[in-house]
Amino acid sequence: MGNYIPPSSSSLGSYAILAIFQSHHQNAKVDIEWFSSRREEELNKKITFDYSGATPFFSQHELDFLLPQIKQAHEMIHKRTGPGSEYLDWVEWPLTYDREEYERIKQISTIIREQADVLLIIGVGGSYLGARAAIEMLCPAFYNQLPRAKRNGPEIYFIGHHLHSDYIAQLLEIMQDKNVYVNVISKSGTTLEPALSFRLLRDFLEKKYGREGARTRIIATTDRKKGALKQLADLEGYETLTVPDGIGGRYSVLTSVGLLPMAVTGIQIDEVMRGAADGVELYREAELADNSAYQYAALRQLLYRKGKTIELLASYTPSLQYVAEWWKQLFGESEGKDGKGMFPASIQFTTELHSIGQYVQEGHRHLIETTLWIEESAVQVTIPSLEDNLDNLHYLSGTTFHEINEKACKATIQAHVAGGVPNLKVSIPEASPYYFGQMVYFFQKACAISGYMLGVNPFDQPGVEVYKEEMRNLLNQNQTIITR
Ligand SMILES: O=P(O)(O)OC[C@H]1O[C@](O)(CO)[C@@H](O)[C@@H]1O
Repeated sequence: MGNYIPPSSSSLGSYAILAIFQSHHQNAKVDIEWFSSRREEELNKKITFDYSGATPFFSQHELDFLLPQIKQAHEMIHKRTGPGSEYLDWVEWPLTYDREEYERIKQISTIIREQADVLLIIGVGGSYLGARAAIEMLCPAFYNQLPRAKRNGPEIYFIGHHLHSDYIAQLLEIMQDKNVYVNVISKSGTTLEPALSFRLLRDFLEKKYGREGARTRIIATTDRKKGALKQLADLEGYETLTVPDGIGGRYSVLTSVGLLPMAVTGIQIDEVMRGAADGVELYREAELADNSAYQYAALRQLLYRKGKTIELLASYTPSLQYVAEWWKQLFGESEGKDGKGMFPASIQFTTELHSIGQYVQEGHRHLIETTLWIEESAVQVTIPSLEDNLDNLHYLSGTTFHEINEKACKATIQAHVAGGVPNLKVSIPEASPYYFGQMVYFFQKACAISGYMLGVNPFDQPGVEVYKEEMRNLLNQNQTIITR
């Protein structure tokens, strides 16, 4: 698979590695040629945005009217003049990230890959969705079930993103005989779900390995200076990684928050960052015509203003399920405020064409569909030719599943557009770390532009505090009852 490097194979993942190949391999010239043609291909084959499925729903002059707003949103980001501008460090981050910390991520991930049977990732929202999105998109589908020799790292499990006791108990149960490492990720250090899970896991690790053994198996990714987790980590002497001050949780996937878990599974983080760095340049242009991320932002805003209040992110591969979850948080927390914002939802095709597809085709017309399509599949599975034709499917013999999926995507877009659902299509050339990085940046930039065009602060989430406050009140009442 292009994205996932099995333990025994080598790959030209970065310029640095290329240099090593140049000096050590007789056939370096071939490698250089391979790399430059790969680079050329990448620069030609970028993520594409196609809005032909939306053009029946608006006139050109409506888009033209938005041009000044797009320019203004662009300046608010690049000159840092908009609300929430203290959280704009993600804009240049793929170029400016802390190299020292990045090297530590690689060192820590190497230790975990060598020592651990299992890495538990504790976090919620932006503190786990990006890592999970990358792992599900880029690692083999049944990663945890693969024999160790075929995996490039330990098994990975997520915890701290809900409060369901059966899941927690059953996860601890399968940890009993394994060598367990924990990466606890929380920017604030006070979010209840991950904090409670970490309390449980600390207890589990200390009982299993003693306090010292537990200490060497915990990596805390948190604020540089403040918060309960930071204090605890300093006190116990845990290895710590940083969530940068100027980057909010839902924009943090390209920091240690996402990169350590990715690196532990063998995903080439150099490639992720290279893709994101290309994204910075590709989506830096102020002109709408030259910037597909801005086109996506502008089109969603235009359609929202015409009554399309729900956006469905539709994918045709199960491995994008958590990309959709990450995207939902990105757009939902950024735009859903002040009584405004499109509701971001996700839909899994072709599966849901046989359930909720009915609604999309003929239900209330407040939907837009954004198709997230991966152009190449890593493995080809061909429909076999059988002697009998009892299923009447002989006409498809020799066709690949990917080819049929492509037809399904095309047919669905045509049907839904005809049914009154505007379609926007984001195509990713392949499911590789490079394009994962570029895709993350595409959506982050589009989200910030779209949020400013909507007239909200895309970098705060005051609404989330309301639930937290109610929860604190209830738990404190509970404490009073218990202590009485
Ligand atoms: O990293 P933290 O501070 O635990 O926050 C996790 C998530 O919780 C939220 O604050 C919402 O509760 C998100 O914005 C954030 O991504």
